[in-house]
Amino acid sequence: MKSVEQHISDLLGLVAVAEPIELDLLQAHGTVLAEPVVSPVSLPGFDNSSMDGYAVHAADLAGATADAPTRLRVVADIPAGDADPTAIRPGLCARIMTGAPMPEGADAVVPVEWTDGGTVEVAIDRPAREGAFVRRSGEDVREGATVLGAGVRIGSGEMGVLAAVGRRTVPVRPRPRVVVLSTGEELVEPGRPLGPGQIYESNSYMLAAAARDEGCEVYRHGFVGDDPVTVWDTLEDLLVRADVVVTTGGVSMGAYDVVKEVLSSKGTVEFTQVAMQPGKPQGFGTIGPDDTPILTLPGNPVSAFVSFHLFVRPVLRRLRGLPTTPLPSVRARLATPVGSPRDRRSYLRAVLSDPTALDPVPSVAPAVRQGSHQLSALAEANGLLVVPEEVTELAAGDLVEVLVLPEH
Ligand SMILES: Nc1nc2c(c(=O)[nH]1)N[C@H]1C(S)=C(S)[C@@H](COP(=O)(O)OP(=O)(O)OC[C@H]3O[C@@H](n4cnc5c(N)ncnc54)[C@H](O)[C@@H]3O)O[C@H]1N2
Ligand code: MOO
Ligand SMILES: [Mg+2]
Repeated sequence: MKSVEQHISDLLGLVAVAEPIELDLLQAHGTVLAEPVVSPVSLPGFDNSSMDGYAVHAADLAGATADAPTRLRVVADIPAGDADPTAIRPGLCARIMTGAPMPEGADAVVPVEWTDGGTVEVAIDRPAREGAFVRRSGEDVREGATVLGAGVRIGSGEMGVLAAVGRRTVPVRPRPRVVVLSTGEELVEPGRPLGPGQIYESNSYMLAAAARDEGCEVYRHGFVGDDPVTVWDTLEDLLVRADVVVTTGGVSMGAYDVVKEVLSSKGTVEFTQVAMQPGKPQGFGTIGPDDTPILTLPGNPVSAFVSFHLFVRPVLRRLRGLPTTPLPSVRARLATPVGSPRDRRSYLRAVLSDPTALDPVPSVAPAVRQGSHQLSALAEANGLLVVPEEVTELAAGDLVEVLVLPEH
């Protein structure tokens, strides 16, 4: 059997980082910058007030006290957005608002709380330090400075920075278009009546959500039955929408394991067994005229879920221009004993007490139901407890490795 690491490395060989496109700022949310962004402006763009108050000459207030406030004539009113504020000569001041440009001459701002709030003349009850409450041009970002590097994912913080430096569009890696297709004669669309021997189709919904969480555009085709011609025709039709195809089901040893049957005969998809539990039967390769990458995941829902986080995620991240590092892992103390098959690495669904707490060591509780068909533990699991290949038993209190699942 193949190792998990070898399989990931084989999969990454199928894909390269996508060519950049220019996207409108808001559309670029969750995508990755293809080039560094250089600011064409300084931030702040001009000296401005950080308080609602009075723009003054600090030297005028040297003797100001609560008992003997200094009185200054107010000669201007400067709101934010004022294009040409009146210059202020010594002995005079201007009312000024937060974000308004500092008038020429003034070198400090006194917050309104330290004054009587006068609009013709103002009494100020304490001295001001030169530069007090003045936000200096360029103190945050200098014109020409690189504000974000290539490879940065655009989240809300980055979005704010990009807009603040005036970007309307940005060069990013396009969201990978992922086509999700389930196979199985027994499957029924949720919402329809179930017949004998039938089950609701859940894998394509789960994988569509997971791929969306990974910043992809998803086309969920739903499912097809176990008919080879239908499976191939459907896949061919879907290729036009796909940068990656993900299928589930039909890859094991069964007489009707149709994905394996159909794709093996094309010779471009390899079926293999990975030394893990769940997720042992896997297939990968390319199909169609453009050699579109395809990952064929096992049909058991838990196997498909684990396969997504271990195998599909790095492929999507490579396309997106992100590092393909595995899920982050933490050491945790095992709450209850677990068993695991020899020679296969187990990934048990588990609840980690606090994935960010390093000290004290977080505790990890493996779900009670660990069967590949037992979906119920997936919803609350925030970690995958790793039991190494050579280990068959772990006791409560043992220190174990847990992969931290992204919010899902
Ligand atoms: N003789 C052997 N049998 C099996 C082996 C093996 O090594 N020898 N491996 C087992 C393992 S491990 C897995 S995992 C599964 C993989 O099965 P397939 O990928 O072929 O998937 P199916 O046979 O189509 O379905 C398996 C199981 O999952 C349910 N399923 C499938 N698709 C969906 C879906 N979209 N939504 C919900 N549930 C789904 C399906 O009803 C089956 O119960 O093979 C084992 N067998
Ligand atoms: O290896 Mo299968 O993927 O047990 O469930
Ligand atoms: Mg099967």
